[in-house]
Amino acid sequence: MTASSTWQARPGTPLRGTIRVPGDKSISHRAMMLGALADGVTRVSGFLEGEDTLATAAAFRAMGVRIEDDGPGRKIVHGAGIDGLRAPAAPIDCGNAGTGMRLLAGLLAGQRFDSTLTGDASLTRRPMRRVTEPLARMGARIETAEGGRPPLRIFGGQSLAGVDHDLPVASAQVKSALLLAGLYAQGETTVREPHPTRDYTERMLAALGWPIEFSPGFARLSGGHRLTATDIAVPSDFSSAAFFLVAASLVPGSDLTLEGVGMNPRRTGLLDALRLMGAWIEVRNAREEGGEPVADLRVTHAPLHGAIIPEALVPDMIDEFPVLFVAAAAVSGVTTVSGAAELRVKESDRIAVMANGLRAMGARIDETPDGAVIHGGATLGGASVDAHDDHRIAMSFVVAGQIASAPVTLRGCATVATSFPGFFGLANRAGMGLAVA
Ligand SMILES: O=C(O)C1=C[C@@H](OP(=O)(O)O)[C@@H](O)[C@H](O)C1
Ligand SMILES: C=C(OP(=O)(O)O)C(=O)O
Repeated sequence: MTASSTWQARPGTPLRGTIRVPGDKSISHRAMMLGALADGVTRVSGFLEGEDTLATAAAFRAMGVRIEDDGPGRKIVHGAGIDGLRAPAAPIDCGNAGTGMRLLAGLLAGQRFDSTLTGDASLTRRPMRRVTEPLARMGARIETAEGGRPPLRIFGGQSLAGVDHDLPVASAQVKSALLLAGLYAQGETTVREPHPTRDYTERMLAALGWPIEFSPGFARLSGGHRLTATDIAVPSDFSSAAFFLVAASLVPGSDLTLEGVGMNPRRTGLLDALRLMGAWIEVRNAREEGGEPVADLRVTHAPLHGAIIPEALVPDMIDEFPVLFVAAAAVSGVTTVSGAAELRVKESDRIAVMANGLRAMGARIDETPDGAVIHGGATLGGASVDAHDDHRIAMSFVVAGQIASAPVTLRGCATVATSFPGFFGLANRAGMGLAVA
């Protein structure tokens, strides 16, 4: 039973056995979007049935796309073709999903009809100028609320022109929004990034037959082509696996295997960071599935220590910092995180919220504008912590509870279902101590 949004985490048993976490959120959003724009029928397997990606599916249903549910994680998307979307009758609610809203902003900027994108309280606080400004340079017309925040009112019928964009921040969401607008633009759209980010949009466009050139930190395409439906197998989400990798590393006696985890190098920075801290994680049975690298990860308890996290790893582990903070607070030595100011504009200010919660448990952390210095080694005690309706914060404190000397009471856990439905049950089955408070 997970209906209550207040949870209590406390030490369970060592984490053991073999588990599989749900499908990748980033790939699921894109599979729905590109499947909807393709000619033909796209069968998606491993689709994340989380609130974020189901909101994206609902958006396309509202624009006339037929999407069949074909069992858990299986969707049959009857593509409407690149120009086949219909005006939605009401504003599109992206829920909690920054990815959904930003990618849709690019895609909808190129339609003939007007649309409005809204979201929940957390999404409504997040910055959207990072997409609306470069889209305006392509000729898009988008109105925002005060301070560049959602809702976004997108005026259709504009003629877009390809532009060469140099992104000021490394963001796969911004890159993807511009590439999706580029599908509808005259001429070439080029995106250059200050540091390479996840390339799922590029890979999937190529897989569906859209001519595109891309390499780490660079992507270029031109408008005027068509997408051809193809089946898409979504691997397990590395970001969901991350909570188990850290928990099993920290809890003595653990020996856990995570099956079929997506290993795109733009996602696995936490593996490098944990290894720098002394973790024992074995990559087994490395293979390719649906055009993505996939592997089974075996993690055993290890004596971790602090480390300086290289800034070059930041985009490759951007969503894993909350749980990395937990590892850093629990082990000996100092861990330094820098170059991660983006964490302040996620579902919550993840630097401040993690620092406050871990301090309440007895950790010593100095916040910096773009990271933190975490002095490990303190005994973590029980505390009452607010997850600020941020799924990654909630799951990170569940991990912290596994090594705390008294229970951690966590408010605001309902949003865990945005990225990891079934976390509560799977965490319990793997050995974590987690109950409804
Ligand atoms: O493109 C994506 O699917 C995502 C990109 C990242 O955001 P930014 O592009 O804002 O870094 C990440 O934090 C988010 O969870 C998913
Ligand atoms: C930042 C995240 O997602 P989004 O930006 O899509 O809300 C996340 O899942 O941690």
